[in-house]
Amino acid sequence: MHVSVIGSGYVGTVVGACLADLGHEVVAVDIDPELVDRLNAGEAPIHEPGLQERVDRTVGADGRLHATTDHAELRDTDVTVVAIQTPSREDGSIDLSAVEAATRDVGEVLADKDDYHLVVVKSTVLPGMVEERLVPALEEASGKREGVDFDVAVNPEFQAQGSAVADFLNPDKLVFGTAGFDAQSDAGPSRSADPNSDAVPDPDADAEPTADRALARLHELYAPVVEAADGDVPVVETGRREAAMVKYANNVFLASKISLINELGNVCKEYGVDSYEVADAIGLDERIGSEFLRSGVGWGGSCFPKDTDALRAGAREKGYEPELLDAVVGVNDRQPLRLLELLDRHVDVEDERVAVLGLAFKPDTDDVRGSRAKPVLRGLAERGAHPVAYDPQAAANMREEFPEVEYVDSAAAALESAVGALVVTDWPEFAALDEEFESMATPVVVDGRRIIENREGIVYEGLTW
Ligand SMILES: NC(=O)C1=CN([C@@H]2O[C@H](COP(=O)(O)OP(=O)(O)OC[C@H]3O[C@@H](n4cnc5c(N)ncnc54)[C@H](O)[C@@H]3O)[C@@H](O)[C@H]2O)C=CC1
Ligand SMILES: O=C(O)[C@H]1O[C@H](OP(=O)(O)OP(=O)(O)OC[C@H]2O[C@@H](n3ccc(=O)[nH]c3=O)[C@H](O)[C@@H]2O)[C@H](O)[C@@H](O)[C@@H]1O
Repeated sequence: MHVSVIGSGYVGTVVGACLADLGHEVVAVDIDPELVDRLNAGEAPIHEPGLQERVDRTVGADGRLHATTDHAELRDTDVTVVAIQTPSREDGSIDLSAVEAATRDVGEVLADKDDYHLVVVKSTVLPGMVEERLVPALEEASGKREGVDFDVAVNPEFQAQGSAVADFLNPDKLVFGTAGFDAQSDAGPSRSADPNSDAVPDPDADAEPTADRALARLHELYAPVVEAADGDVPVVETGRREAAMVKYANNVFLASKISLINELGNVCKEYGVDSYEVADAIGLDERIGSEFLRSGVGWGGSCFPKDTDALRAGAREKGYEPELLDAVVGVNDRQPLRLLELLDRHVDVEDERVAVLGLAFKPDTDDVRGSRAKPVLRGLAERGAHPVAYDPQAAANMREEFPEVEYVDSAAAALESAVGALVVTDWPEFAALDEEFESMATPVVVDGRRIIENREGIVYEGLTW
């Protein structure tokens, strides 16, 4: 199958390289010429385990993946996967401008395409936005009609940074939102399809435009993923609005789960209870599950904050006050402040060095978007402290936003002469810290991630235990 992926960022690059590696012919389209050059030179533009080897196998003279800045190349493909950014506006609402512009670019090319095309929206967008904003943009730019000349499906992505390739290749589920189910969604629930079922029609066999045509092509697109996973992937076939909401519900549910365990952890701390023992025990209840129960300084990243904000803003626009979601964000905003308050209980940090261990929003990435280190650094600045920060990968990115902070090359250097240490990211190397604490002026360690072992010689405070 010939596939175009528009947008070669975190999601698009992984999708393109994996699909090419599994046998599709893929063209990656991006407006960033430097990114395109790097990909064509065989360099994965982002760091994800397993990505570079897939780029190595697929980019090159006879390779199945190449990149371009020329949108016209998507004309020779059967499917276009849209993986364009959908960031937050100042007020938290979703900024659709980039993805709308990109769908217009797709539409202009479709104007000259004779045969059927499927546009697959992988970007995270709120329910209704595909039908109300993206389809009109495509129709206007192409002069063609959705449901006749092309179809638009919603197919959210659930990959996490650091495990994006593995997540794409072994998904918990595939969600296919198509127009055919839009009409049916009032009539009944969506169905979970057998991915190997013969019941799905051949998209090219049917001259009449039917919604099943989009579904058939989605199945064809993902057939090698399903096959590589031994057929063991649940496929949810549903309406486009439902598919869009599944993505938000998934992320907001996980963010809420962390905020709930953080709230419980804060209460545990008041009682002198070890919240990690409690979390381990409640996680044994299958209805709760053991994942995402690590309490501490809170959730960050490129998507939990923006998707939670977009859903809250969207709900308000519809006239619904999302009180619980507001509280979920409220708890998350409070955790870094509690980390600082715990430090205040032990030392006055004004004019003193304070070590900040970890700047990335989670380990194994250099990404600082939504990182809890940011409110921590701001809190230290308010207190007139001198933060000395260390992160194995993310210092350069944090420096762009916080140039006044002193960045050092090791945890040991950060701890030297510090009156306190704040642990923000659970980098595994922090677990091995030991005699490095001896060089601190006062060895107060406030751990926001349960990564440091409490030991003799340090004053140890766990944030939620
Ligand atoms: N980052 C992640 O781990 C995940 C992201 N998502 C969602 O996927 C979508 C994409 O996210 P990311 O990959 O992180 O974004 P990103 O910002 O890393 O990549 C977007 C890419 O699109 C390119 N682009 C912008 N306009 C273009 C146009 N008109 N034509 C061609 N290329 C264009 C940009 O140059 C950029 O390389 C978002 O909606 C996000 O919420 C979903 C799951 C995981
Ligand atoms: O939409 C997205 O972009 C992605 O968002 C998250 O992935 P990601 O942000 O890469 O990272 P996570 O591993 O989910 O961690 C998010 C944040 O939660 C924090 N976290 C996670 C788990 C936990 O138990 N406690 C906790 O505080 C992490 O430290 C991190 O700051 C989701 O896990 C992905 O399924 C989703 O596709």
